[in-house]
Amino acid sequence: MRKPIIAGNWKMNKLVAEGARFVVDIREKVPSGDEVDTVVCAPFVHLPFLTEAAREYHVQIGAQNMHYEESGAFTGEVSPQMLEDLLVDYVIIGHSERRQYYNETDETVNKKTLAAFENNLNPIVCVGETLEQRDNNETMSFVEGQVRQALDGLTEEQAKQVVIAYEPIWAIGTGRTATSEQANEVCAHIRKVVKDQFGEDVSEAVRIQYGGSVKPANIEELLGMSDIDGALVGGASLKEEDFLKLVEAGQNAR
Ligand SMILES: O=C[C@H](O)COP(=O)(O)O
Repeated sequence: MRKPIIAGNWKMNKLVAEGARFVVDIREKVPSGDEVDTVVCAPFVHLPFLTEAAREYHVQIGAQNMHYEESGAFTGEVSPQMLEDLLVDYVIIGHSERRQYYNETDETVNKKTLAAFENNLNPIVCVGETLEQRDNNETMSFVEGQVRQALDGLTEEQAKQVVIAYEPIWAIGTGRTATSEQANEVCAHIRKVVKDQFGEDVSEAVRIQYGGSVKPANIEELLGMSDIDGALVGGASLKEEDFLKLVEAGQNAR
């Protein structure tokens, strides 16, 4: 049985005091980590306070990106070592917004995924097709390529631990959710790709999230699907009440 994982991605939102208040308000209401993994992925400036505030509670803290090198002349970047030093738990890698606006490629996604494991960070690797690719029936082959390259070179143990977030680009922030069948179909395909790459033990263990306009009204149906183990949530993760409802749905999902 795979443990559900609900991750909020605040993107470039919230001032430090607002983020701090959010985590302090929700931390006692979040259920035990035995039932559901609850993750808040915040901008870098929030991380020192949030990792402190979440310690001793069941909220885990994630970053939204990182460099793959440990240190060096990379002005404006943050290294995996720096995140590990702050006791950050998760890091989102290859979000479509990074791929679209900041030249993230399958190659850098792979380097970052490997670097995450070298620095005790759990990667949440994002994949997903554009509307044009969907309309051209290229979804499965495109997503398969992204998954294969992202996970290339991982050990079986690492591949079991990776979280894959399937986020169709046309469903992000648009209010247009993929139907639960559409989402599950691609998540099931991703599991098949992982099976082909690493074997059945790994494919049965790996957790696959859906992301794209997830909200309290649609999460139960999505989590009810055979191959969807959680959600990566943007807009609806910004309000405490909604985020807690999503976490509750995760807790009840298995
Ligand atoms: O990382 C989260 C996704 O991009 C989904 O964003 P959204 O829930 O606002 O559609």
